[in-house]
Amino acid sequence: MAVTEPLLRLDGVTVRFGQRAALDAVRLEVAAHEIVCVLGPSGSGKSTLLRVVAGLQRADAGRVLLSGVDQQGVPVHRRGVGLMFQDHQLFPQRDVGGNLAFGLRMHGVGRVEQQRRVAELLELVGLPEAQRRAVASLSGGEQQRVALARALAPEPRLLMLDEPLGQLDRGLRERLVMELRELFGRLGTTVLAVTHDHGEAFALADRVVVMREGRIAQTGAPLEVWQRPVDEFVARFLGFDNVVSARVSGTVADTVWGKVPVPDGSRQGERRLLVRPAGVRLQELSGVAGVDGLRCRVEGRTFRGSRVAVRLRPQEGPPLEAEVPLREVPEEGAQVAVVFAVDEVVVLES
Ligand SMILES: Nc1ncnc2c1ncn2[C@@H]1O[C@H](COP(=O)(O)OP(=O)(O)OP(=O)(O)O)[C@@H](O)[C@H]1O
Repeated sequence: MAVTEPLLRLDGVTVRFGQRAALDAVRLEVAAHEIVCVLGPSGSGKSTLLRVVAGLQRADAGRVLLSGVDQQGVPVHRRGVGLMFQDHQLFPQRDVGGNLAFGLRMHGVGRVEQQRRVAELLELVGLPEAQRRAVASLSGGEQQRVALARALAPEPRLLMLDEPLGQLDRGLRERLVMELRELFGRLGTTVLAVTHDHGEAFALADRVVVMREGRIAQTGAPLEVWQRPVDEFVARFLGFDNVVSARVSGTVADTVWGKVPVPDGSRQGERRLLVRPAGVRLQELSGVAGVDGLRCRVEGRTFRGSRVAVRLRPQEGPPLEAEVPLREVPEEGAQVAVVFAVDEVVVLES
């Protein structure tokens, strides 16, 4: 039995605050060594999910199981979970080593062993020289690493991170996310993390969970969710706004933007349709009559590194965003014709 049992299982967990369900009959399994990132808009229940697993929040219904054991009545410190929250609450009056040793002492680790573990943990998070440094003298990123080392110190079977890199600047976050993934992989740590940042979730996770109003809207491998958002909510949450009503028949959809090709096997009938910006292809008009495609006016351009998000206004229907390589960017105000690439078209499920 122990072989097939996931490390964490939420079995219909509901948490209510007054009339409102912050979690609504949530079912979720996390396998040992898996890194799962929970995404969702503010108020969708992400933190409540972590809190109920940690034992900081009581469930009104359902069960939380760790390695198959119901955690009802098990206090926080006996669950074997590590927590790292955004305001990482290091003890400012202790030095780095003192911060790490504290948790170990609480777990009854002897003094010599504490020293060994502290050195090992600092090595692990890339701060081998930091043991005697005052917490206040560390940069934001260094403090984050110390907080991580502290959460890892008691060797939790499940590490839970709530916006672990929330306050750091983007460059540092991107670097740390890669380091974290590598570190967790090496240690075989099982991780349940909450983040606002899609990029962070997609870089860190083996699997993402998108929440909406206390329920799981979609779960899957990052690429799968990115490529095939199930519905308009998930699509828009991921930042895809080219969504339109369509009547799908065979491999063609009729929309206000004209006919759009859809992949073989797409759901048929009245649907919502997503065209990812990479699938909105601009054609040269160059004054020649007879160019096919949807006529649009270029309304705006946002530079994103080597690619540009071009905002287009068709004669009819909602605006469109196209993703265009730098050297193909049209002028603002230009007239262009748009065709759609089938690979980037998704017929949404609901
Ligand atoms: N202690 C509480 N008392 C009353 N309502 C609460 C409490 N904690 C959370 N809530 C409500 O439960 C819902 C879910 O909150 P939660 O903090 O889990 O969301 P979240 O997805 O983590 O949001 P954010 O991204 O803003 O941190 C929200 O509507 C919130 O207002």
